[in-house]
Amino acid sequence: MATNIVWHKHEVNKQTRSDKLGQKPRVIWLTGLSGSGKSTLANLLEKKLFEDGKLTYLLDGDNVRHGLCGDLGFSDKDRVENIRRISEVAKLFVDSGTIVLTAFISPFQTDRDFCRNLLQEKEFVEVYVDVPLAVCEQRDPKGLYKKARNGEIKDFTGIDSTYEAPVNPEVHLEYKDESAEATAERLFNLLNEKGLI
Ligand SMILES: Nc1ncnc2c1ncn2[C@@H]1O[C@H](COP(=O)(O)OS(=O)(=O)O)[C@@H](OP(=O)(O)O)[C@H]1O
Ligand SMILES: Nc1ncnc2c1ncn2[C@@H]1O[C@H](COP(=O)(O)OP(=O)(O)O)[C@@H](O)[C@H]1O
Repeated sequence: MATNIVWHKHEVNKQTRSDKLGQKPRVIWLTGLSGSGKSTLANLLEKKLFEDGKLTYLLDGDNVRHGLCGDLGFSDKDRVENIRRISEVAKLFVDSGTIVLTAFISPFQTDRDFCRNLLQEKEFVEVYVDVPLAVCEQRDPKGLYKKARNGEIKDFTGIDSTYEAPVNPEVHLEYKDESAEATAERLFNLLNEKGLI
């Protein structure tokens, strides 16, 4: 723990940057099982926001685990640290005026709340990508469920590691048998209707 450190206030700050960009920075936090569609939907949503002239940044589980969180595995303790680091990074991006999208399983409510509590009111938008385990397992885009079922991977979310569904998310994106594009459109409309983007 560092001591004897002070916080510096800068004249160019979140407000001045947001004003310049003409947008309200925030974190759109997608949570759900592996294969629920977090990355696909975040990617489609980011494309739409970016095309609408917004400055965006997508933090994605697999990508972040190649760098910033490359030293972490999938024990509960490592997942907590993973989400803690990502939350702090997301906060810095919000401070830069950016609209951040995140695509992490983020299985624990307290960790999602940790990010919420780092930010100001309305800056954290929790989106529950609610897809039944059976559908995720059927999709199995990376073949990981198969490996988890035959014991090649331990601590796999939904199989032998806990997923806590959000208690009170801003958006509950319920499963429908439809294309990813249609679900992304539904998500965009829900966010819009609720004034969250
Ligand atoms: N044991 C285990 N459990 C869950 N997921 C696993 C595991 N091992 C590897 N993977 C791959 O890692 C991706 C999840 O990383 P996250 O950083 O999102 O996980 S977490 O939020 O820290 O729980 C996850 O990506 P998504 O499928 O995009 O969710 C998997 O591809
Ligand atoms: N309606 C849908 N929404 C999102 N993904 C879908 C949908 N229907 C099928 N898919 C497919 O499901 C898979 C979801 O994988 P991915 O986006 O990597 O999920 P996650 O990031 O949650 O692990 C992709 O192969 C995607 O094409």
